[in-house]
Amino acid sequence: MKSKAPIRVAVTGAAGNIGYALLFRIASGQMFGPDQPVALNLIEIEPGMAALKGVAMELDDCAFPLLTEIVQTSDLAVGFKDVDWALLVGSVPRKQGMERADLLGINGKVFVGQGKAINDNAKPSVRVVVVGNPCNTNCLIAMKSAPDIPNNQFFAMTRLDENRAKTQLAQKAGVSVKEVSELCVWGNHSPTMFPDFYNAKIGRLKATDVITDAAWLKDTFVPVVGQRGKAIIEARGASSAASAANAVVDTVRDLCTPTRGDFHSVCVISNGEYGTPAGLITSMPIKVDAIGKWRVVEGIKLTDYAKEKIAASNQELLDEREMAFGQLGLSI
Ligand SMILES: NC(=O)c1ccc[n+]([C@@H]2O[C@H](COP(=O)([O-])OP(=O)(O)OC[C@H]3O[C@@H](n4cnc5c(N)ncnc54)[C@H](O)[C@@H]3O)[C@@H](O)[C@H]2O)c1
Ligand SMILES: O=C(O)C[C@H](O)C(=O)O
Repeated sequence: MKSKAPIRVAVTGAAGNIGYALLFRIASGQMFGPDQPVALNLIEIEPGMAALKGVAMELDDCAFPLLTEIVQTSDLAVGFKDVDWALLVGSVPRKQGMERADLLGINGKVFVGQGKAINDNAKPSVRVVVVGNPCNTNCLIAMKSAPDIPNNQFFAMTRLDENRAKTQLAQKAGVSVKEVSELCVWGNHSPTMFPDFYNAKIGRLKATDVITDAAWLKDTFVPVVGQRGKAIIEARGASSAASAANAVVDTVRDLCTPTRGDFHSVCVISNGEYGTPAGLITSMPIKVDAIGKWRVVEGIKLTDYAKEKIAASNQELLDEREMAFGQLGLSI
């Protein structure tokens, strides 16, 4: 049987912590499936190139049958040449005492250059997933800097937040995490995100019928999910890496696969769905149809409390956009 053409994937920050947890999973077939060859374009800044060489040597030493080529570069035009996917991980992570928004000024300009390089070099069908924080606004900056690539090909990551939220509910209810479904994390990947426990299910029941402690849901669950990244930084002394890489694999795999059953949280371009401000990259529930086209799930009933929380998170995104676009001289 003729083997498939490789999917070419660019990963920025490839020698970083998330990169190290991610690349081996892509090359082993966990992202695109066990019969899909992949080529990896590994992008680093100059000071990261020596470490990147070591990572590439380790990829070689795994003898992955699906890995057809490794490109190592700090040149964005080379790195994004003809890629099908651009996973934008590389950027400075926050340290103890910082909020993700503190990274706006540091990381924002990086995404202008990367957006332009994607626009000029990637396949027109390229799909871009932004992980580097603040990921929603960085994604918006990259999208604005890539005017030839359709807006609906840009995504930022809240799957880690969804996975975290599902585990918190499962542990509270004393059930397996696979019992928890339909849990959308809305808004910004920041402490203002809203994990919508009202619409979540545990088995066939509403989560709120299984976990009847409303105070725990509002006052413990919501902040624990929103502050989980900070808690990991405090515990590990470094930001989440393996769980973040796992969420990248989940995000891309589920964007490539027609959805059967549960929807998932992805930050996408808003067209005003559920009252979200059009033009922002904000997290919503996504399903993928049989021909691979994603859409926002319709018909979810939001409580007044949920609407208030989601509006606050989206207001934070509007503020981030104003600040970042002002600094970078971008127009809305
Ligand atoms: N969205 C999420 O859920 C989520 C989760 C975890 C981490 N993050 C974010 O992911 C980013 C990376 O985290 P990490 O732990 O891998 O950090 P890290 O510091 O370990 O690695 C970052 C790597 O990126 C490289 N880099 C920096 N600027 C670059 C550029 N302009 N082009 C290419 N490479 C560049 C660095 O040399 C480094 O190797 C951080 O911004 C972090 O906050 C997001
Ligand atoms: O919180 C961070 O700064 C890292 C990441 O966004 C996370 O959620 O773990």
